Amino acid sequence: MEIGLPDEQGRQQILRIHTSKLRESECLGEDVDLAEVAHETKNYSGAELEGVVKAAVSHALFQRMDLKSLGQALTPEMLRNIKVTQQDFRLALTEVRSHCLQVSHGCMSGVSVTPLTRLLSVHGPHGAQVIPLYGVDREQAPQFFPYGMIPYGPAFDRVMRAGQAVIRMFHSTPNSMTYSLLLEGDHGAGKTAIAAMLAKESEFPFHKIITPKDITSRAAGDAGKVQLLNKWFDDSFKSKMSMLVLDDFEKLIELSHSCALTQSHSLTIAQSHSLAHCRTIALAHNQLHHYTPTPRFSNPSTLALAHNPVVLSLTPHTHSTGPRFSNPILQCLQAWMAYTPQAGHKLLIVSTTSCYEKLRTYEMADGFTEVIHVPCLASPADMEAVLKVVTAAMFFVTAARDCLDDADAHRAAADLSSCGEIPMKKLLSLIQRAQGEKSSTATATTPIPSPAPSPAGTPAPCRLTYDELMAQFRLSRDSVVCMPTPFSLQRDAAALAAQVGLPAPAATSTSTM
Ligand SMILES: Nc1ncnc2c1ncn2[C@@H]1O[C@H](COP(=O)(O)OP(=O)(O)OP(=O)(O)O)[C@@H](O)[C@H]1O
Repeated sequence: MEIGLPDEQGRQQILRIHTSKLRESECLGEDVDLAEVAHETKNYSGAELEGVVKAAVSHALFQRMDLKSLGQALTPEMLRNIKVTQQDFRLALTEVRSHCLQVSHGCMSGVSVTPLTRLLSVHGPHGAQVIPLYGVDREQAPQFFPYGMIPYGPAFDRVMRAGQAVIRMFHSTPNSMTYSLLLEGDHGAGKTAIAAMLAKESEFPFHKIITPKDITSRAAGDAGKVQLLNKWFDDSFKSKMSMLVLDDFEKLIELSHSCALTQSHSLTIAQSHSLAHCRTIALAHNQLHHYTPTPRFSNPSTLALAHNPVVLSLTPHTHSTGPRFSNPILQCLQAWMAYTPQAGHKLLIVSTTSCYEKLRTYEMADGFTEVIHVPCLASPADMEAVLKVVTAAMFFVTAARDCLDDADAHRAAADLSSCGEIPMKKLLSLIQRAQGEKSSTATATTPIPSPAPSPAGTPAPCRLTYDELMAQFRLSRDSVVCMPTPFSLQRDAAALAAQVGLPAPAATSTSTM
């Protein structure tokens, strides 16, 4: 029979038991609030709570003990001078992870000269944070939004509200359930950041963000990966309310779509058309940016079109071999999405994808309860909000000189939005690049001005300007090569050009923004 993790009241009782000796020997500070500690230790097991008490004691010893007495047995007099306070408990729960020891899971060292040295050997010189095996790693979610979350506008609010409504439902319903949300949108739109934000906000006793790298770095082969996923799902059900974020669903299931070119394509062109035709077409296009299937080549109207370089844009002649994916992993995830947990247990699965259409086509998205679209930044107001906040937050050390001023942010947002939607990631990288460029130029020419904020009202000496940001935008736009199937198009264009006696074509630059 499996004994579940203690609830808040149970944790308080366990803490009371483990602190009873301290209380009896008057070593427990009056400010110690075990109810608060119990509230902060969601999903801690009994052994882990014992570890928290020990870690708090070790903090108190370090803070208040004369280090000369290290190695000696603790006398009642020494103990009387040491009181474990609420601050020691807080430190035990929040200290940096690098000093973490999972006290309850076999890390107890055998060194035990005296009670004091044993404590020190267990908790290290700075004490230790006790991370519950089935609890929340509070540092994980914020890693996915390093500049903080920018609620840039109504589009963002709509997505967050939809997610928050599900979380509220979880808090209010007593029914057990598994609910799966799919956040879909373009690459870099901010899906993972939103999923991580929802996990952080949820206040669920257990949440975990699983990325494809987490799996590939820990398991090999379908069987190993399925086993790992099953373990994480099992862990999540140790808690009454849990959330698992499955980032990049299509990568988790290893989805790829392979297209094979028809083998004799370029030969067919050469054989069925005169060299003059090929040359005309090649010249008209300058670069053979798009692939031309044989049947349309032999059509006179296609040839006429060929003289207009703008119009001719034909589908690559490919032979699709269909989707490839890991069926065992997909089956595993779909089975968990359909799983009804034992009474009182609830699991929220939030997944992200930038390949929703493919998942839908192959009926891989059917298992999700709800799909929410995460849009790219589209309106000038949204972009302006991001430009203003990010330039300030990203470079907080030198905020005054690195921000775009309001007028520049407004102008840049208007111009960027007129070129179409931009994924959040792209806009952030533009700002970063512009800033990087500015810093390197400043370092090369003049010393960087003092980061001290300029007096209110006067323009900062070295602000990021509209021109600098837009220069990066143009650079990124012009250097992006849009090649739907890069290798095949490039190779075949080169092959055709060689056959018609032209130099190999250069790749075409096309805006993707
Ligand atoms: N609202 C936001 N506020 C601040 N930063 C954000 C916001 N949304 C996204 N970001 C940042 O933008 C970058 C890209 O976001 P994220 O990785 O979540 O995109 P994604 O849609 O999951 O991308 P992909 O499809 O490539 O996995 C990250 O650095 C993230 O921190």
